[in-house]
Amino acid sequence: MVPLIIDLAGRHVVIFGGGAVGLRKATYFCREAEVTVVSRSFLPEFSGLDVRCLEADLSDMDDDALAVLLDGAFLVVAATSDEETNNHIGRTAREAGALFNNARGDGGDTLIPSVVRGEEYLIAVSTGGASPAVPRFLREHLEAAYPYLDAMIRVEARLRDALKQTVPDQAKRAAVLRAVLHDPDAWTWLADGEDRAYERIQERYM
Ligand SMILES: C[C@@]1(CC(=O)O)c2cc3[nH]c(cc4nc(cc5[nH]c(cc(n2)[C@H]1CCC(=O)O)[C@@](C)(CC(=O)O)[C@@H]5CCC(=O)O)C(CC(=O)O)=C4CCC(=O)O)c(CCC(=O)O)c3CC(=O)O
Ligand SMILES: NC(=O)C1=CN([C@@H]2O[C@H](COP(=O)(O)OP(=O)(O)OC[C@H]3O[C@@H](n4cnc5c(N)ncnc54)[C@H](O)[C@@H]3O)[C@@H](O)[C@H]2O)C=CC1
Repeated sequence: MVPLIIDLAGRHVVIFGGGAVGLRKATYFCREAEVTVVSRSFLPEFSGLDVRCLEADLSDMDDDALAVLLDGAFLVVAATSDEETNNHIGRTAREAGALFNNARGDGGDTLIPSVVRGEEYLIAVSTGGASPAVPRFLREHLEAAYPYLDAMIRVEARLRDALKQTVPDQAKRAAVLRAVLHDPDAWTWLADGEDRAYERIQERYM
């Protein structure tokens, strides 16, 4: 498997299962995709999400009815508590040409990672399904370890532009940018605001 960052704007994602896992997957996708959730029951939190909820019992549904639900789907997620039902959804999704993620059962062709996201960056962590507690642990660790990562990225971008004007040697520019990242003072200065930190970094490195 290889990581991809996909724009889901205008794409249709169909999720099966209205429990805690279906809710997490729906929350993950509904920030940009058009999400439909199909389930025989829904946690109350679904009413606060921008998703379409369709009440249906898959045990009463034939293959044609299931295929209609998947028509036009870009990605299908199976998150019911029944493994056989999830695998059946997966086979139908493949026939429909949609990507498939299985929360429990035979592996689909996509996995959903833990995501650490700022305004300027995105980090996705996966163990390929071996131990999902580990991506969550790493996400929490990274969130706590780098509260000023967005500010640092913006300061580094400004510095990079300034260095391009003043330092012709690329290796020297790279060394300065790396030194700032490794300078504990630079991270401390960011707590007092981005502009002030940039001034202090300029004083030390330019
Ligand atoms: C294969 C995968 C399929 C998929 O869903 O895509 C999958 C499968 C399963 N997870 C299970 C359990 C747990 N999952 C989590 C957490 C997360 N699981 C996520 C992804 C994935 N989980 C995919 C690959 C992950 C990878 O790449 O390594 C995350 C990253 C993203 C998300 O789901 O949003 C999200 C963290 C989000 C965050 O907080 O950052 C925790 C931890 C916790 O909740 O504290 C536990 C309890 C501990 C444990 O059991 O390990 C079980 C039931 C096992 C059982 O019944 O015993 C199965 C099914 C099975 O293994 O059969
Ligand atoms: N991938 C992941 O991140 C994780 C996966 N899991 C696994 O995912 C599965 C779902 O977990 P939860 O959401 O906690 O379970 P849950 O039992 O709370 O929710 C399951 C949902 O599926 C629906 N459902 C079940 N059979 C159905 C059918 N025939 N037709 C229509 N809807 C049906 C139920 O109504 C319910 O809304 C479990 O099997 C669990 O082991 C658990 C933790 C994390």
